[in-house]
Amino acid sequence: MEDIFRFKVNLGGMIDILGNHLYSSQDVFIRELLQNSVDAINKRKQIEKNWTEGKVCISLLQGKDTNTIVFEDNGTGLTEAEIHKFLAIIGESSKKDIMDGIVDESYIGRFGIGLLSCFMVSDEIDVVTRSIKDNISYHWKGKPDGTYTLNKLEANIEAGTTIYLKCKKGSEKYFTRDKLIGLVKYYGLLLPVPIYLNVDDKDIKLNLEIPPWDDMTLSPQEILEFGEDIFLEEFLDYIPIYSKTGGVKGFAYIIPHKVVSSENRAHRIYLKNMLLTEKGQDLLPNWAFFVKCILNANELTPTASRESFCEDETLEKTKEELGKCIINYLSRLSKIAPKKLSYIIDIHSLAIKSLAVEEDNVYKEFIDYLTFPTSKGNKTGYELRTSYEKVIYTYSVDEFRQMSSIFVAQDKLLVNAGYIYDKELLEKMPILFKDVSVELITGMDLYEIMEDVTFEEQERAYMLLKIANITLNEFKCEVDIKKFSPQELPVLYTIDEDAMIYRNILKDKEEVDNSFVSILDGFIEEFEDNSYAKLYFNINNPLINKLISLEDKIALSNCIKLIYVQALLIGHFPLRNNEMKTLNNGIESLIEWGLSK
Ligand SMILES: Nc1ncnc2c1ncn2[C@@H]1O[C@H](COP(=O)(O)OP(=O)(O)OP(=O)(O)O)[C@@H](O)[C@H]1O
Repeated sequence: MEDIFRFKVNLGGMIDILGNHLYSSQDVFIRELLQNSVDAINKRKQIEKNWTEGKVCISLLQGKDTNTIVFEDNGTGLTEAEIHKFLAIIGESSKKDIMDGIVDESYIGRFGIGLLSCFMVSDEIDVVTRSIKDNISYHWKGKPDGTYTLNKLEANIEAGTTIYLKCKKGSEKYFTRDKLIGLVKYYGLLLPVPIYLNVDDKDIKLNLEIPPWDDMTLSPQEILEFGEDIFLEEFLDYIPIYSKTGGVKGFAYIIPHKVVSSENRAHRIYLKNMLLTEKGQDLLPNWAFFVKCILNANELTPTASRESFCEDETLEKTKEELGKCIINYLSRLSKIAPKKLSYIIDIHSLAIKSLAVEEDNVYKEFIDYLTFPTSKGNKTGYELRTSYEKVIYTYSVDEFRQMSSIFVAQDKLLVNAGYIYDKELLEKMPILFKDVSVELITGMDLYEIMEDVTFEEQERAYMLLKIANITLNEFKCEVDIKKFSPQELPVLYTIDEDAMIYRNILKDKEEVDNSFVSILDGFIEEFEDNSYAKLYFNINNPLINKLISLEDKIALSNCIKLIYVQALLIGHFPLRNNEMKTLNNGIESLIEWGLSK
């Protein structure tokens, strides 16, 4: 017959796994103690139907050599048999049936390992307990080497459990009053049982007991302030959140500044009113990056570390329902407070655009409020879909810059869909709205619309070109003269990739602090020689013909500078300092000229 042996557990190894690999911080021993006390009190409530006296009292005993945390509850307590079974067998829990793995959902604990976390901060766990089922009190002492002692106590104590943790060397920081207050509030703020800390013989209550979403006495302002206290920042508004799946309730607070969509979310998530994580990312859809949530889930399954949820179908469905709460709130705002909605959308347009690309209903709700850059300034989706027969767009910012002057001259609208999500949003427009058509303009070669001038015309424009080349050299811009349509367009500004990089470096150099200037100088040298933009004069244009005939060279140079800056503005190029100065000087001289008339 084969010999049968039993597995043995090395408790030291288990504690190392818990402390260094499973839990992200030793802080969690407080969470585990709170959770056990609340579970024991809940269990007592289930047994003694009219009993409502449940409470947790914590105190810190300051000894000569070391401090001790005392954690007391008046829950069910443990009988001798339960002590041997639940305290001494790792993985055994009174909250689940180990044979069939069925977990009693009314409790927070389930794995039967939480108490071990106390060994991270203490070399022994002392438990004094008396069960509501009998009158005998016990003192259990567990050690990290896997041994324990159990003694019957003579004294007759109240039903419940008191745990004593003596500070282990290196864990002193947990055994101070402030740290204790901080941790109990952090994990237990919403627990439905009063939690007191005894300070100088007075009990101070550390938690709220009723979560704010269940507290009907709170005003909207108080709800907003609750979020602001938790996250230490101001918010624009809050959205009540509820999902049947997962049993989730809470608030989503609207962040009052732009956030990067890839930024990690930091939602504060509670499970059965016990803090699970303040870095929660898995309970809300990715697009909800413009809100910070504080939520409690009663029916989701935690991982063993109790720091996130198990990825399962319920979690997915919950996520969907929570996303819908946010959408519903925004669409209600569009009806009752459209100005407020525009303001929120303006700040978070990127988030909303990414959402609208994905979801048709979001698109329909919000497209009218989203804005798009165009050759005629920013236009809302509503203006685009209702005021133009055909919405013409480019999908690169550079092409838009090159082409917008042609559209401006013809008084036509060109949408710059070169920024993230705009192209997809425009392309979706005719799919979701009848009577709207959109047209993409790509690779339009500007040189194709230009014709060479005759030799005589070249001769006639000689002085204009000469003065323009000298004048615009400081802006790294060369000039030429061509014929092109529309004739209303006096000049066309074109810039190739190298010249654009060069221009951006010069612009950046004006904006960064000194330490980076030398780095940028290195790049400038690389591009300096060949990075000229080009300004084409249109000989068909009446203004250019007047300039050709202008004999006053100073006036001519000033006009050229202004035309150059205007071409940049029409192309939506950010102006460099010297260009801005040129614009200002030009406007001033025009005003002076006008006044002197
Ligand atoms: N304060 C307490 N009052 C009564 N019973 C307790 C108390 N603390 C612990 N126990 C008993 O000890 C068992 C083991 O506790 P432990 O914290 O290790 O695991 P758990 O709470 O069952 O699950 P989890 O690992 O998810 O926390 C509990 O199931 C419970 O039966």
